[in-house]
Amino acid sequence: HVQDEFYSSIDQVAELISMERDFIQSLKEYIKEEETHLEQLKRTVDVMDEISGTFSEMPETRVSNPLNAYKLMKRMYTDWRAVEKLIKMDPSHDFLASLSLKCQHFPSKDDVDGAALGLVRLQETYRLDPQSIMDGKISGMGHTELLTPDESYYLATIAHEKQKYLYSFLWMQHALKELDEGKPAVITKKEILYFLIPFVFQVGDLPLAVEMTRQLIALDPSDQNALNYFKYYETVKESLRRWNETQSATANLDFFEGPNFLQGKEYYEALCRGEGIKMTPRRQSTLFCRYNNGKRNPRLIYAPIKEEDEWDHPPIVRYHNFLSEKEMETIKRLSRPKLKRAGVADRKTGGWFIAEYRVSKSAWLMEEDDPVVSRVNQRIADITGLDMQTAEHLQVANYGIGGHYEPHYDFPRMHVNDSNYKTNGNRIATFLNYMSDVEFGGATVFPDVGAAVQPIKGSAVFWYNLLQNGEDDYRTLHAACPVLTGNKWVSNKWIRERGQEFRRRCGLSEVD
Ligand SMILES: O=C(O)CCC(=O)C(=O)O
Ligand SMILES: [Fe+2]
Repeated sequence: HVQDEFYSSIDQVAELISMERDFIQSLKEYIKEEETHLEQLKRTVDVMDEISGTFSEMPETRVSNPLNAYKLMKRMYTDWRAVEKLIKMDPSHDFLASLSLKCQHFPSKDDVDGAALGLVRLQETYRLDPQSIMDGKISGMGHTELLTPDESYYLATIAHEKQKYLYSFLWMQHALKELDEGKPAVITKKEILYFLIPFVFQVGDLPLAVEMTRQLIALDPSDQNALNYFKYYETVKESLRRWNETQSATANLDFFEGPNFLQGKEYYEALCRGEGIKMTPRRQSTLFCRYNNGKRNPRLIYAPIKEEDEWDHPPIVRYHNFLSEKEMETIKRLSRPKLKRAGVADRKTGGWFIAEYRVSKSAWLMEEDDPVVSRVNQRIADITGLDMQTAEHLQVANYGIGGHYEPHYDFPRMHVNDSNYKTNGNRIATFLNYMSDVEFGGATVFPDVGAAVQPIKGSAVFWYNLLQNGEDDYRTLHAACPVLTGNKWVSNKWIRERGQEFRRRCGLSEVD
C-alpha cells in the first residue's frame, strides 16, 4: 500500500527524519557491497592478466605446444564464465528492489507542493519575506536550513501556480540573489530572469524590467526574445515620459491605497497575527476566573477546575489543566496509527472532500479504546453539566506544515449526510482540548467577534454553537490559524442537542 501523505501532519513529517537516516545507511551498505564486488573483479582480472602475459615466445610457438593450447582453451572456457557470473552477481539488483519498496513510503509530489503551499500560507498570514524566514528570527524556529536557489525557484513556481504572485516574486528574487552570490544550482539566471521580467513589468516597475532585460542581454547578446523585450520596454518608457510631460505634477494617484478596513480572509489573518482583537478595557473588566466544581459534583468538589473567561459575547471559557500530561500522551499514542487527512463537507451536497483550507490529520477515539477516553468524556460531562450520551466520539487532530482550518462553523449547515442530526440534533456546543503549546501561530480565532484564543497545553475551551432558542449562533465562526512553529495537537468533543433539554434550558430570546 502507498503511504498516505505526510505534509498534513507534523507528527508524521517527523517520521521522515529516521526514514532519511535509514535510507542513507542502506546506501552506504550498498556502496560497500559494490566496492567488494569491484575488488573481486579486479583480483580476477589481475590473475588472468598475469597468466596470459607471462609467455615471451611468439603466439604460434606457444600454442604449438598441445598442453599450452589445451590450457588456453580450458581457461577461456571456465574463467570467462566465472567472470560472467561474477559480473552478474551485481549487488545493485537487491538494492534497487529494496529501494523501490522504500520509495513507496517516501514523500510524493503532493507532499512537496503541500509543504511549499504551507510555507507560502505562513508568509501570507504572518507577513514574512524569504529573508526573515531564513534568518531564523522567528521564535521556536530552531536551526534553519537555508534554501538553495533551486528550492527557492520551485517554491516560487508553486506560489505562482496558486496565484500567490507576491510570494512567487519574492522567492524568485531570492533565488536570483543566491545565484548572484555564486550558490551552485541547476536553474540558470536566464530562466529566472525570463520569469521575473514580464512580472516586474506587469506590476508597473518599468525601470526594473528594463534593467533586468539588460542583464538578460548581457548573458546572451544574441537572444532575440530579450532584444524584443528591450525594444518594447524602451518604447513604453518613451511614451510614458512624453505622457508625463503633458500632465500636471499634481496628478499623483496611488492606486494601492485602499480603504483601511479588513474583511474576510484578511481579518482572519490579522487576528492570527494578534492584530485587531476587539476587546475593550471596559469589557475586559467583566471577564473573571473562578474555581468550577461542577455544581458540587463529588468528582470535582475536592479538585475543582480553574475556569477563566476568554470572551464575553458569545461566552467562551477556558479550563486550565483539564488534561494531565499522561492523558494527553495516551490520547496521542492511541490516535497516531489512525490519523487520516481531515476532510470538509460540501455546503451544497454534504459530500466529503479534501481541501487546502483544512490541513490536518484526525482520528476518532471511542470509550472502548482506552479508559482514558471515557475518563475524559466523564470529566467534560461533569464540568459542563451536559449529557455525553448523545455526543460524538473524541476527535483528535494533528496539524501539518502551515496547518490550519479556515473560518467555519461547527454546526453543519447542510444536514443531508448527517444521520446523527436526525436522532441527536445539532452540535449544541464544542469542547476543544489543546494538547500542545504552539510556539508561534496556531491560535483559535473568531473573526465574527474579533476574538483570539491561544493554545495552552492541557487547557480546554468551551462554547455554545447554538443560541438559547436553538438557532445557529453565527458569532461562533472560528478558525485554526496556520501553525508557524511547533506541533499542534487538539482534541474536540462535539456535544449534541438531545439530552440537554433540562441541562441547558432553552429560551425564546436570542441572548447567550
Ligand atoms: O484547532 C483549533 O484551534 C480549532 C479546531 C476546529 O475548529 C475544528 O476542528 O473544528
Ligand atoms: Fe471548529
